[in-house]
Amino acid sequence: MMNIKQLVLASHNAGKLKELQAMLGDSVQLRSIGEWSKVEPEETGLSFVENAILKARNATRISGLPALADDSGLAVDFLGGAPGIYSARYADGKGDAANNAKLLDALKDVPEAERGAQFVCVLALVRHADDPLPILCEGLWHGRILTAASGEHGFGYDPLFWVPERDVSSAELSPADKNQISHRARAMDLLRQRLGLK
Ligand SMILES: O=P(O)(O)OP(=O)(O)OP(=O)(O)OC[C@H]1O[C@@H](n2cnc3c(O)ncnc32)[C@H](O)[C@@H]1O
Ligand SMILES: [Mg+2]
Repeated sequence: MMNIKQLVLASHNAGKLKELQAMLGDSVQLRSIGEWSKVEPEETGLSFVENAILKARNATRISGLPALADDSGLAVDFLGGAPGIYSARYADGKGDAANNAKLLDALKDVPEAERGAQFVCVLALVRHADDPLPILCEGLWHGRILTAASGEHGFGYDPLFWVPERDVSSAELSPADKNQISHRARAMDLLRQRLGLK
């Protein structure tokens, strides 16, 4: 068990920061690595785990604080798990709207039963840059890809992700509701257990 009051979040994604801070509550303050550096490390790993560790090590090296990283993405069954670890770069770095448009196009004419997908989240926590034992927690969230975008909340692929538990898109969930049931919520639940925060 660790007593951590401050963590640097190894992410430049404001949506993740908001969600993760809400899940952690007041007991741990998350500070964005953006306070130290605008440079994003290249995500060269072949897995969510490798990329999460790589981002966390980079952030702790720069900040001197213990670091939490979130590597996440959307794995679509019909696409053999793509875009997966390449979710952020799916439309060659043109951003969320372009990613979503490309995904809709890739699934054009694919029937509902074959539109299954899961959001994946791996959280990695390292205490220092050479930490030989990063804490790793993962969460999955099963759903389906809609045929058109819907909803204004969340970020990224949320408007395209249909949530079976609620029969709405994940961008139609309130932030509080998404933070109870998402891939990130599941991973964070495990992390809080590991840190003795619950
Ligand atoms: O690497 P950092 O700086 O943390 O920020 P990023 O946005 O590049 O994050 P990833 O490399 O982990 O890529 C995650 C991709 O998956 C998407 N994604 C992850 N979690 C999501 C969620 O809860 N809702 C919608 N899209 C999500 C996100 O929009 C990105 O396209
Ligand atoms: Mg990234």
